[in-house]
Amino acid sequence: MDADNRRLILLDGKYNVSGQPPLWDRSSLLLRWSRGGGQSRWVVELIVNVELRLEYGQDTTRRSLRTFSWGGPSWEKRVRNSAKVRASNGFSVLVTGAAGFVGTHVSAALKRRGDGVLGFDNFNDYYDPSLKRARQALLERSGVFIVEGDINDQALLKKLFEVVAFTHVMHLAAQAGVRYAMQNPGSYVHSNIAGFVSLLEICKSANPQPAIVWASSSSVYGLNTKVPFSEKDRTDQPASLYAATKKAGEEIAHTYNHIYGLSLTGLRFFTVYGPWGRPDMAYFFFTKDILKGKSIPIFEAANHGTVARDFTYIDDIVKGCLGALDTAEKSTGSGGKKSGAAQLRVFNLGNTSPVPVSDLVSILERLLKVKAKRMVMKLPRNGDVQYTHANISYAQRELGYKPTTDLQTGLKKFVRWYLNYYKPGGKKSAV
Ligand SMILES: O=C(O)[C@H]1O[C@H](OP(=O)(O)OP(=O)(O)OC[C@H]2O[C@@H](n3ccc(=O)[nH]c3=O)[C@H](O)[C@@H]2O)[C@H](O)[C@@H](O)[C@@H]1O
Repeated sequence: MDADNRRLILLDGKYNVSGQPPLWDRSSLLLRWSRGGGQSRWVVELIVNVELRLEYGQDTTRRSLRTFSWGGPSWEKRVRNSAKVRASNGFSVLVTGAAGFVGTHVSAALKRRGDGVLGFDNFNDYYDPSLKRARQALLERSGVFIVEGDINDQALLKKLFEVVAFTHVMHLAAQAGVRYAMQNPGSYVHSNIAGFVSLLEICKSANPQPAIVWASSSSVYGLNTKVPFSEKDRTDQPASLYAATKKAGEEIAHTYNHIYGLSLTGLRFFTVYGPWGRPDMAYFFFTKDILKGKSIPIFEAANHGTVARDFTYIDDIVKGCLGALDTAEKSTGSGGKKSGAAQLRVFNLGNTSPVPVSDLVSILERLLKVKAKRMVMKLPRNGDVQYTHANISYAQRELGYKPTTDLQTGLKKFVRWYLNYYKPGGKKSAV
């Protein structure tokens, strides 16, 4: 192209992408003597260097841009103290997602029995971070320190393994929720795939390598219609991106077990509920909205088909998690190299008795002594499946897992906690 015909492109000086530096950062302005068409003149040339960034591992919300401060002698001391084992033959466990619902309960239970526990959490704002801070305060009182950081931060994870020789990792940090995946798909890839790989990379290089127990999900059964769901059933038809990222995690676990000899146990949780639960889950926001007199959407399948869940109480899940840690064999690798076959397991942790969502609402009505404004709606096509039901015989055999809490009993405990926590001056009850 003749120099004279070049177009000068001007960009709006304010234009940039999600907090990244301006696109023309590396662009250049050239002043050049040009000849052509019988004329000679000075030409001003702006060469715009545009990069198109498609970062699939990147959570595009504000929270991924947060930075955390860590390090220093007093920080290391807190890390070491928290992870210190007090019981003979106790473990030293790194719990990721420790300010989350399951993470808080598991951390508290491990600490109670004398294991060393170091928490890890990024305190993101997927739901009210003040609830996470209240859980953190609770753990703090029992001697569990939560390091603030993202599992994608390899420098921080590496540092933690330099300070403490963790025997186990209980990996519960994740982007949860089935329906939110339609709104923010990137956050699922960021936490459940990129974050998991980041953690496994550090674990495989650690010396000694820890054994890892991590949270998968009942949602991996997706469109499977064979009930109850057994670990042998197909899991290649996820109905949501959330489910797909959890299934991807199971395949990634296989790879790290196969190549590096990491001992890995995945736990497929079935709709876990209870005190200190997650406000994005139906039982939680139904309670809130019933009390406010707001109508609640109750999903039903085609032809008035029942939508039901195998709701599982948190204390039962905690026992399953501890059972998985206690039966986890050592990883076999060292320095990033495998030296023999290592354990690889996946278990259902459910309750084995599915309850229709409308029955869940009836129980809440009785406990709250308030009539719900029910708004029956067709199950939206955004990732929800109609029915879940766990076959737990494998977990029963291998982990001694035996759930004992029915939905009525568990919701009673939840409601008691909820009313206490949200009353003026509440927020301090124990786990
Ligand atoms: O078992 C699991 O693997 C999953 O359990 C829950 O997912 P879900 O069972 O969808 O839990 P809720 O969002 O609390 O929904 C419970 C039931 O209420 C129904 N629902 C939900 C929301 C609503 O507005 N109305 C309604 O009827 C859902 O269809 C579902 O049947 C968790 O949110 C996931 O993180 C977890 O991985």
